[in-house]
Amino acid sequence: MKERVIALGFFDGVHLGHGALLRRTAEEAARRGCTPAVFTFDRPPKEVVTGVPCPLINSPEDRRDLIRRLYGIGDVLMVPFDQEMMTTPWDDYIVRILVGRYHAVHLVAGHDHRFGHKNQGTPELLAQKCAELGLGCDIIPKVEVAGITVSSTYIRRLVELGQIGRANRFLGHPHTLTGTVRHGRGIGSSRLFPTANLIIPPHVLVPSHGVYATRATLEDGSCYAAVTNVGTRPTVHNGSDITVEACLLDFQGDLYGKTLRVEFYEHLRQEIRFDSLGALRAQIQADADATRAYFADGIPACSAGAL
Ligand SMILES: Cc1cc2nc3c(=O)[nH]c(=O)nc-3n(C[C@H](O)[C@H](O)[C@H](O)COP(=O)(O)O)c2cc1C
Ligand SMILES: Nc1ncnc2c1ncn2[C@@H]1O[C@H](COP(=O)(O)OP(=O)(O)OP(=O)(O)O)[C@@H](O)[C@H]1O
Repeated sequence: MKERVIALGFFDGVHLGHGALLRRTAEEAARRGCTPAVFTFDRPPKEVVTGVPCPLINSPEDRRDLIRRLYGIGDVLMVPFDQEMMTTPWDDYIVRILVGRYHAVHLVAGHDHRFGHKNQGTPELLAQKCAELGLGCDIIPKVEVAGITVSSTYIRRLVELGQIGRANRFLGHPHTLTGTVRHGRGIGSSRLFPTANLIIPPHVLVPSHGVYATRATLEDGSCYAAVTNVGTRPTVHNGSDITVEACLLDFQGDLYGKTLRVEFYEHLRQEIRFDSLGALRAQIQADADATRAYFADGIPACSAGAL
C-alpha cells in the first residue's frame, strides 16, 4: 500500500504560500519514507458552488506540472469536484476519502483552509481529527510578501492588470501559459516576423493586452528569449478574439501542432493600433531589442527535461 503525506488545497498559480505547504509535504514524506502528494480538484470548488465563473492562473496541466517541477511532487491527485464531493461532510472527507481511498498518514494544509460540505471543515477541526486518528498534521502559517498575504485571488488580479513583474514576486516563479501552436493567418511570417500562435487553454486568464518579455520552452526542453503579444492585433484585425503570439528570438523552425510553454517576465508596452504595417514592424523590432536587453545576462536556465 502506497502511504502518502498529502497537501490539501486548490493550488492555482502554485504561489509562494502553496510552496510553504509543498516543501513541508516533501520534507515530511522523505522523513517517513512515503510518497509526497497533493489532493486537489479539476475545477475550482468556489465556481461549482456559486455558479460564478472563475478564470484561473493556470490550466490543470500547468498546475500539475508546476507542482512537480518546482517542488518535486509528482503525485498530484486531481479529482472531479462534483455533486458527491461537494456534499461530502468534512470528517467523511478525511476518513473515507483521504485516509480510506488515498492512504494518507499525514496531512498538510494552510492557516485558512476550508473543506467539506458547506466549508464546515477548518484547520482546527482538521488538526483535532488527525490527532484522533493517529495521523500527522501540519497547519502552515500564512505567507506574506511585503505585508500582503499571498493568495491566488490577489495574483489573478495582478495578471489581469498586466502587472506581471509583481505577480511573479508573489508566485515565486514566472507566470506560465502552456498551449499548442496553431496556424495564424500568415501575415506575420510573410510581412512581419514569424510568430507562434498559442491555442489558449479553456478557462485560463491571459495577461492584460500588451507586449511582454517572455521565455519560450519547446517540447525538447530547449529555451529561447521571446517577445510575446497578447491582444486583438488592431492594426491588422477588426475582431475581438484574443491571441497570444510569441516571436522566438534566434529560432527558426516549424512549431505548428507542437506544445509551447511561455513564461512571462516583464510587461514592455500596451498593444496599440499602428497606421501601417511598416510602423508595426519597426515597433516589433524595438520590442525584440528590449527583450534582448531584458535577458542581457542570459535567459534563466531551463529546468531539465522535455515538456
Ligand atoms: C512582439 C509583437 C508585438 C505586437 N504588437 C502589436 C501591436 O501593438 N498592435 C497590433 O495591432 N498588433 C501587434 N502585433 C500582432 C501583429 O499584428 C501580428 O503578429 C500579425 O498580424 C500576424 O498575425 P498572424 O500570425 O495572424 O498572421 C504584435 C506581434 C508581436 C509578435
Ligand atoms: N499565503 C499563504 N500562506 C500559507 N498557506 C496558504 C497561503 N495561501 C494559500 N495557502 C494554503 O494553501 C492551500 C491551497 O490554497 P488555495 O489554493 O485553496 O488558496 P488561495 O491561494 O488562498 O486561493 P484563493 O485566493 O482562490 O482563495 C490551502 O491549504 C491554503 O490554506
